[in-house]
Amino acid sequence: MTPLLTVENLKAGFPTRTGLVEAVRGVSFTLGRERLGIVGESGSGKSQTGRAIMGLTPPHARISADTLRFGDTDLLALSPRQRRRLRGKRLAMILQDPKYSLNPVMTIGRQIVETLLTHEKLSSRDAKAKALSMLEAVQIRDPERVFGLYPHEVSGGMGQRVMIAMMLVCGPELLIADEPTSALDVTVQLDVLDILDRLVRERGMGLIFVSHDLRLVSSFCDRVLVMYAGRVVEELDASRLSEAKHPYTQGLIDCLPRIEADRHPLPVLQRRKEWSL
Ligand SMILES: Nc1ncnc2c1ncn2[C@@H]1O[C@H](COP(=O)(O)OP(=O)(O)OP(=O)(O)O)[C@@H](O)[C@H]1O
Repeated sequence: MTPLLTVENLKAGFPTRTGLVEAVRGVSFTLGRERLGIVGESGSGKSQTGRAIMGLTPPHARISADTLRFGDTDLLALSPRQRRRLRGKRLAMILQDPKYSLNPVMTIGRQIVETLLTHEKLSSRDAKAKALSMLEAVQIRDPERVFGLYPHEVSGGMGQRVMIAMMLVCGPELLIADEPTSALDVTVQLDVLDILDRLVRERGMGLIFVSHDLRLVSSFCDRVLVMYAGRVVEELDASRLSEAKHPYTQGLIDCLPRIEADRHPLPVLQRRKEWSL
């Protein structure tokens, strides 16, 4: 079966006054309808890998790959416009701080309605009803009130749920979530992970979950890519971290107390409430 995403020898560089900064060097992996974690220290190239796949690098960035395919689509052969269209529908990315992704001068409800209307022909009343049900689906308890708020009026956790609601509108096949929970407190973090988990299980979405937190990634994801200095130094099944061979990965694991006994420190995967997206 064709993988959802095929990445071979992906490189991302940034020309600077002092020379080319090689942020991503020869990254290769495939992704099915599963959760793939990308872990590594700050500056290791995790975000730029995600951005290069999404086509969200700045115009001066030098992006190349032997293969960068989404299903059967060669992403590097698409025009910026085609890439944008794909992003609005079949590919999506959520970032650590939702405030950077939401329009600050438009209410949350209006933003969801506008996104809906670019995908579906709906009356404004039906669009509003659907937007409210999207907010409910991401466990926002008071959707009518949140509908009328501006992004700066909601908390980080609420903003992240709103971003996921907007993404549900598009129903992407692939989501790249870049540190989506690192600014959130633990209970809100669990809710967001729970929602992402359901998207993978119930909608068959592929998820790339970028984080510096190996403990979180190994609990939540099926497979883990470990990045160091722009390269993938190790690819592991999340349940087999103890088989890591690279000294950098081994060092990360040494920092995790009781990794084997504590395989699922987050109860998220057991908290499967019976609701559908
Ligand atoms: N526009 C840019 N110009 C020059 N260098 C850049 C640019 N954007 C990123 N880089 C460099 O690319 C490297 C990888 O950055 P990236 O953001 O992917 O790291 P990261 O692993 O996601 O780190 P963090 O966890 O801190 O977000 C870093 O050395 C960074 O300084």
